[in-house]
Amino acid sequence: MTQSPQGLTEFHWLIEVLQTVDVGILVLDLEYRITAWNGFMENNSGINSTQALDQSLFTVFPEVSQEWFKHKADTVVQLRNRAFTTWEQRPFVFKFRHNRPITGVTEFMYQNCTFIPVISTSGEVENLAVIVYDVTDIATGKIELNLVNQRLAQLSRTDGLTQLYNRAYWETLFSSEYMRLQRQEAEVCLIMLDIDHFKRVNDTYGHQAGDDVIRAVSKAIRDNSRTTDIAGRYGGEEFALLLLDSDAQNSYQFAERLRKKIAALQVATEAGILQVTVSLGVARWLPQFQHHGQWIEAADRGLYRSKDQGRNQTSIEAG
Ligand SMILES: Nc1nc2c(ncn2[C@@H]2O[C@H](COP(=O)(O)OP(=O)(O)OP(=O)(O)O)[C@@H](O)[C@H]2O)c(=O)[nH]1
Repeated sequence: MTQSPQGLTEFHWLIEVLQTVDVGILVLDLEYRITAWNGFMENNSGINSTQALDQSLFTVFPEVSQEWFKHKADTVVQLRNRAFTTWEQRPFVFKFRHNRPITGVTEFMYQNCTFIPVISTSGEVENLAVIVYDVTDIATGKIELNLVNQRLAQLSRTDGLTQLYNRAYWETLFSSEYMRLQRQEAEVCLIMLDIDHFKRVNDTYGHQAGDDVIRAVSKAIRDNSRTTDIAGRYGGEEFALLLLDSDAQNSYQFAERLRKKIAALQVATEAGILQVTVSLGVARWLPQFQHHGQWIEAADRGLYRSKDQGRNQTSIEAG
């Protein structure tokens, strides 16, 4: 370890250990001048210790926030207590490149740091030591795990064919919205939508073309709804859409607009361009519903009426 004149010159073996240990050791005086640092700091910064000694920390490491560092260091010196900083609070204090294969997560070494007041023989705090731990492996492992978990959570909520919410997740959102309405009434409408004569599409043009149609209808639902609307694939060719802050009349108009957009779609499939229609049922939330299933039944009744009356239409179910 390179050191100031008053340093630990007697302890060659100790110096050797400090010099080669796989953590960074940096000692500063109370003016933030570097009085000692070890091989880890030298190797990772690429700065020779003779160039760094007696220099201001902030000159040698301009990336270190002066305000933040001084606040941290002053507290340590005044309270004579250790302080810590973790990679989760601040990914790094010193901007060192890590030497791992490319992680895709970061170019830089994640660090945990400990700040230690160094008390002299006279009992005064005359120096501050900073110990730097390379925690890149732990940090990247945790970040990657979080990303995978987020992806898994998203996959478990999403229908693979349509990218809409799957039925299970849609029902979770639907029932929590229903519970919210028990506490706080609002104009919220449920639309159930089903592709007309879809079996024929499959039977005539094949399952693959059927899938293309389902995807196109889903995209139309996504493209035409608001971000606050909650759209899910409820069954094979049946969709559920919850419109927040929308009364029956507005919801009916929305449903009709969507119906016309879908009827106008030219769906490109292996079997050629296909056109389909949909039938819809609209039911607004009513305080007299006993449970959320009744709301779905109401929208379904509207949907069946649309089917019975010739399909390609929207029916409002009053209650
Ligand atoms: N291609 C494809 N077909 C599906 C999928 N899920 C369900 N189906 C088919 O969708 C069809 C639904 O048919 P039915 O419930 O009889 O209804 P329909 O033919 O649409 O008739 P109506 O609803 O009365 O207009 C069935 O043939 C299912 O096999 C899917 O993911 N892909």
